[in-house]
Amino acid sequence: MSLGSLRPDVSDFLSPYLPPNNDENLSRPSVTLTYAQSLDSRISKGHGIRTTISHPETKTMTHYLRYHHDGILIGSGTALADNPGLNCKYGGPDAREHSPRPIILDAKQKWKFSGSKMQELFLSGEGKSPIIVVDKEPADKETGAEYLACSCTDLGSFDWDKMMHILRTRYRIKSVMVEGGANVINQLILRPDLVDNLVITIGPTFLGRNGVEVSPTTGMSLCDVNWWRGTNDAVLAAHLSK
Ligand SMILES: NC(=O)C1=CN([C@@H]2O[C@H](COP(=O)(O)OP(=O)(O)OC[C@H]3O[C@@H](n4cnc5c(N)ncnc54)[C@H](OP(=O)(O)O)[C@@H]3O)[C@@H](O)[C@H]2O)C=CC1
Ligand SMILES: Nc1nc(O)c(N)c(N[C@@H]2O[C@H](COP(=O)(O)O)[C@@H](O)[C@H]2O)n1
Repeated sequence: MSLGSLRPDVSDFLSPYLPPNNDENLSRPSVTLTYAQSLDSRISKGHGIRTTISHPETKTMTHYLRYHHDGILIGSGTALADNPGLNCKYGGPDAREHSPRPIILDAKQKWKFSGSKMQELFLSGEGKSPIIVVDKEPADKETGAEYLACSCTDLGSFDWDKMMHILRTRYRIKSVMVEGGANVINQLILRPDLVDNLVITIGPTFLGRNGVEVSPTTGMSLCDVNWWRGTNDAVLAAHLSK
């Protein structure tokens, strides 16, 4: 996919919701939760189906966000369904340098770096190598990938704070954007202590009951809400209420 140019008002709109430039917080990175959803709160047509929701101009906005983050986190469900690149295509000659480091939550090691789009981009110098978050360090490690062992047999009790702390201290990742999927979003949307910024694209489509739904187990209200209107999509930027 080649990107369109960034709409001129987007950088002003997003600036209050970007990670700080000189964040020396050592306990964890700044975290942005960002994804695209349909009007019926679905992020894909069904499990395992890569689905385009964003208009090209809001996809460019996503790459602008990637440009401003050190890491990009997804769950294994997304890695397996989408075979995503997760690199940055915004910024012309600076894009490569600004590609975030992929972080894949893959407790049971279902996803393979080998043969993936991420590996292709890494080998061509257009993307970074991934950090794979696993339950236990594997005996057979894939070349080019790094492993972060973080006990995650029970996702309900996963220690997000510990993982974020390791990303900040061991890998020097100061900012992480979380793109999904639903399992990961539904966990983090209930963590105002961990999520600093929320940027949600809403596309003018219904994906139906078979779609992968974002709906956390309890309610959560937002504050500092702002909206941007594009050609087709609306984008909500906000903070989770503490
Ligand atoms: N429209 C959009 O913006 C986006 C859409 N998507 C879509 O979302 C769908 C995938 O969503 P979904 O199926 O919910 O999958 P997820 O990407 O949320 O991945 C879920 C898996 O990630 C692992 N995982 C999640 N949380 C943790 C944790 N705390 N600790 C360790 N491992 C964890 C688990 O793997 P394990 O089972 O191995 O333990 C879990 O089964 C795809 O269809 C994709 O296209 C995804 C991103 C953005
Ligand atoms: N912003 C946005 N809009 C959509 O419509 C989407 N489906 C997604 N999906 C996310 O982007 C990843 C794909 O990234 P690459 O283009 O391959 O780099 C996908 O895995 C989701 O995380 N995002």
